[in-house]
Amino acid sequence: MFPESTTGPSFEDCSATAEWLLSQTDIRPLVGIVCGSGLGGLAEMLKDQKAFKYSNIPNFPQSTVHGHAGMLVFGTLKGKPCVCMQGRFHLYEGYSIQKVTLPIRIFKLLGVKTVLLTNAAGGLNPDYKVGDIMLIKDHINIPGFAGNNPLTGPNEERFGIRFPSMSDAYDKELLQLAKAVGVELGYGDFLHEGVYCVLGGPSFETIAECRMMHKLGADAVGMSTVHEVIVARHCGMRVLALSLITNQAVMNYDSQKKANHEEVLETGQLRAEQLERLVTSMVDRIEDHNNV
Ligand SMILES: O=P(O)(O)O[C@@H]1C[C@H](O)[C@@H](CO)O1
Ligand SMILES: Nc1nc2[nH]cnc2c(=O)[nH]1
Repeated sequence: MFPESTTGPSFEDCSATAEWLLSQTDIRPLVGIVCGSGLGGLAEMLKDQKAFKYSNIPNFPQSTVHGHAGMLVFGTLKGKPCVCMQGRFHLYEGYSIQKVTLPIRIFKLLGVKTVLLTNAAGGLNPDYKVGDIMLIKDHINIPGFAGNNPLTGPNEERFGIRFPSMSDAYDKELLQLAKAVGVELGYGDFLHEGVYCVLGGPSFETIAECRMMHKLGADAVGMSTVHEVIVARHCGMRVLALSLITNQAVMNYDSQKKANHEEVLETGQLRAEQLERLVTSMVDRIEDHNNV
């Protein structure tokens, strides 16, 4: 038997939530978007909006973090039906990892084929500057090393297999397309492809931890996204994820700098428009098919 804390919301709970949402709107989303800290403006880009407060959606958790509005917005982007989470859930808010990733399973049941995830992250790669965008090509799942994986517990075969691969987590075609679109938009000078490392938060990392993650091959560090990617891949949706480098991780004992959430939100505002353009152009150009 699995303990209650590792079972998470049931397939029936997820279906009930999806059915409730589908009964409230005619939009049948093919693309699901998750907005990172301070990046919720993306949701404003959707046309013909139908928006739901998280508190009004059955079985949905609540957003508790500044910069995460707590609205699920349906609408169209460049004519394509989309659903957008204006605010995500994090482990440090006290939710189980299964609850944190519940909306991704709802996306699947709504008919979403492709998930676009954004986050705010600290730059570990010394070549990265504040305001750069990193297309995520791979991840390091530190909570996962210690057994905190969203697929822990009985496997729900209706979503996916017991042991999904993660070597193909980040869709290569979408990555190529995002690079091409980024260059077309003139973002070449501040666009990278790199490895994202997730930690539990909410404390920012120590200097020794930043040095360790960089040595392990990580280019940026954050507190989200990876759990969502694992769940999205488990149920066969394609994934593109990108980090806005909102601050440089402190790597040097002589530095007076300290990571802080205000800087994260400020950088989000500075780059919001460019990020919105990149995501909108991607939505316009992606083809809708599964990639299991
Ligand atoms: O939701 P994301 O990953 O964008 O949020 C990051 C991680 C923390 O929640 C917060 C720290 O400032 O930003
Ligand atoms: N863990 C972590 N998350 C972030 N989110 C935005 N910046 C950072 C950072 O420096 N560290």
